[in-house]
Amino acid sequence: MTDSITITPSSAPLQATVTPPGSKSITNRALVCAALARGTSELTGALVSDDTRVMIDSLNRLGIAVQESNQGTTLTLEGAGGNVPAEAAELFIGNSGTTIRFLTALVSLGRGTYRLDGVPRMRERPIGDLVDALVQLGVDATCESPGGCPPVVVRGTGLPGGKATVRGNISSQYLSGLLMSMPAAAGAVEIIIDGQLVSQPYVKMTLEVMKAFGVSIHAAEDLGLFRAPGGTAYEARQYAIEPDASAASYFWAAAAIVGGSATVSGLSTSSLQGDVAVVDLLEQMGCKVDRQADSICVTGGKLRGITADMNAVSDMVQTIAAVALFAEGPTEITGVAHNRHKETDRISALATELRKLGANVEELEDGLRITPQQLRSAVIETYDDHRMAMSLALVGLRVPGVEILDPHCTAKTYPNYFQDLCRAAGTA
Ligand SMILES: O=C(O)C1=C[C@@H](OP(=O)(O)O)[C@@H](O)[C@H](O)C1
Ligand SMILES: C=C(OP(=O)(O)O)C(=O)O
Repeated sequence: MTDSITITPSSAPLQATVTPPGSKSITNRALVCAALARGTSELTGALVSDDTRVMIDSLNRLGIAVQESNQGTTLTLEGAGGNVPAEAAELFIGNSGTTIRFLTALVSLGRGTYRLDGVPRMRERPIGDLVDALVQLGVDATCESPGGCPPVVVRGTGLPGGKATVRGNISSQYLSGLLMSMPAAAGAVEIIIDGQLVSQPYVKMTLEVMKAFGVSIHAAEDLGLFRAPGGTAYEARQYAIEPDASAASYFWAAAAIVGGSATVSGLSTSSLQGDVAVVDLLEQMGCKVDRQADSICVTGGKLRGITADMNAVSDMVQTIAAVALFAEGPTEITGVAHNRHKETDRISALATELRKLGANVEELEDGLRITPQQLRSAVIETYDDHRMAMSLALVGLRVPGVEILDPHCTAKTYPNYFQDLCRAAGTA
């Protein structure tokens, strides 16, 4: 692919039916649970992307071989029953938050020295709260970059167990990592959340995927406390992965922006993925939403600005921001200070790029206030952030001349995004 792509505006209302690739979050959880299981699991509908590649390569290096078939969408692996076969490993995890957080916890079950590192941006994404929690559970773990950032080194002698307090205001992935590995600890583990817990639907997803692999742990209803007895292995199984709801959001938003409708198959309101709630926000903005048992269709309507606390669905901020440019009245998004620690500082990056497109944007500490104005073409920086590229490309479906730089950054979760978007928009 070239270093930039100029989006062709859509000349007619959308009439798209799309099945996005498999969920990143479910693929990487299912891989971890299968890796810790006794027996052979087969995962179908898996995502093939940078974030799942680094998870698969790392599991291979840890001595848990993952076989790939059906162009990588079927993954077969024999779990190690809660052990880590390799006694030493250097893991390169790119810029995958799920992979580094889940595997830092997983390697603490091993007996050996494991080092986890990634791209320069990953060395700026904090993981100290997770490392602190592991230390409280008796693990020798350290961060090598200032501010509690990777590389992480774990010198494992098995995860002893005990009580740990973990902060949840930067990322829920620390807790998800602990939850998936703690059943295999030598002794009982109790985790207490200190303060606010962001991105809560992802923690519920973790508990559901664990349950699907045969492990139910005690979780307080307010997600403030978790307990597992230790010494438990997951059960291997066949497991079907849902399409990615965050990826689906771009097609629903395209219908909101261009008009017409986008149906996403394979998702429903009972999805494990909290991001399906983006359709509720689109509905508040004036779209019509048809929720079926195996699909959700969004039809565009006259758009109005909204006020939304998006703490639980923070990956959807860029999607809603793109739609907000076409609405009547301002849109205020709050509750997403944690978006400053993702692939880039997503609050500051969005403010910069939305202003280039003509919007009036006030940057808040924990969000943005977007006041739409006359839109204009712009060359959009993507900050090596797939969601900057995928969301702001949607603006180009209405505004001629929107050029997206470094479009291949979508490979993090959606390598064929631009082909699928052009097809859906009828501009292929
Ligand atoms: O657990 C997960 O699968 C994820 C949790 C969220 O991160 P935070 O918990 O850091 O907000 C989300 O942004 C990320 O894309 C995937
Ligand atoms: C924040 C994201 O990813 P991660 O934290 O898993 O790197 C994302 O996919 O938007």
